[in-house]
Amino acid sequence: MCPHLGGRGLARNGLERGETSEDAKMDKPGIVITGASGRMGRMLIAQVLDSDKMALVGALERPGSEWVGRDVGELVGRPATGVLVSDDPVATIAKAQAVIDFTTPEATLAFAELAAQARAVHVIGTTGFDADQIARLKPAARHAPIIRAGNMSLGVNLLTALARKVAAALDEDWDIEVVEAHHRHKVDAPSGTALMLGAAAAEGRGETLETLRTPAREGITGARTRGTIGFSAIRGGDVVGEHDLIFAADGERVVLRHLATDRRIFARGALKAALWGQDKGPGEYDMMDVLGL
Ligand SMILES: NC(=O)C1=CN([C@@H]2O[C@H](COP(=O)(O)OP(=O)(O)OC[C@H]3O[C@@H](n4cnc5c(N)ncnc54)[C@H](O)[C@@H]3O)[C@@H](O)[C@H]2O)C=CC1
Ligand SMILES: O=C(O)C1=N[C@H](C(=O)O)C[C@H](O)C1
Repeated sequence: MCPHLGGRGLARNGLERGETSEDAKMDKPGIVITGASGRMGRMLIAQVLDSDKMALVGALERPGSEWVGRDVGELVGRPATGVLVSDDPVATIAKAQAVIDFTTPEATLAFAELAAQARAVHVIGTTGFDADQIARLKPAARHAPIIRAGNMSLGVNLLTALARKVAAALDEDWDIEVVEAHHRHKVDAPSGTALMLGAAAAEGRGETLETLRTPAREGITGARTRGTIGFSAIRGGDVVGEHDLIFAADGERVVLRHLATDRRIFARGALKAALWGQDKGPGEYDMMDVLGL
């Protein structure tokens, strides 16, 4: 099936009086936001509403959410838009040219199937997937583009490119550790970003993270195994996201650091990915592809 047809049409923000969503699809790519009332969902809705390059055509929440049936404008402290939060992913995603999804791994797997059926670009910000769940995204990517990244910000993706280079330049006398901090509500660890940085460092050494990753430490762990990559996670307060990739040798340390202070950076990246994906064929992509890094 041709990826350039199907769901990839055009739409406009909100509906004009007497206009159907089909009429509105003439101008800009139509975006569906999942996890609409979440921390990221609200950021994304606000940015799509503010964009003149895309139109919000749907918003999804889990069944039972108090937000189902309410206007998305209310979610972001704005006037009514005509777009209501829905708990019907089948009908909502059928209208999309792109689905921007920051929810949970199981919800994302279900959305991936529907986005593939609609031939819509699926931008996945969700983290916390296990290897089996990542493998289960593959069938959907045969029908439409999936753009997935543990961190959608420009800064972290630049740092990831740098991590690969630094790891390639430093030998195993330099121990690699990733330390990350996030707000008290975060449910997965290590963070998606920590895993991105760890994977890039492993690649720089010509290995995979699966091979080099050391299990979380607790109790009498024994001394560090040379060449491994370790992860530590801090959870507390309202920390948006902080990551240190540490290269530690005898007598010196190199620390690559990213500090996020505003979730808008992630939403900005996700919108960019949704637009970038519009003329791409089926397959799995990441933010490094979007940013050309
Ligand atoms: N890749 C990136 O740049 C970033 C990724 N994230 C990731 O995004 C995810 C969400 O983060 P937050 O917004 O902070 O979490 P959150 O808990 O505030 O929001 C998640 C939302 O998804 C909704 N949801 C759950 N199941 C659903 C379903 N079946 N259908 C529709 N909605 C459903 C929840 O009700 C909730 O409103 C996490 O995995 C987080 O790690 C967060 C920030 C940046
Ligand atoms: O859950 C979050 O908040 C964040 N999650 C992503 C991750 O797991 O790395 C990105 C960012 O750090 C915020």
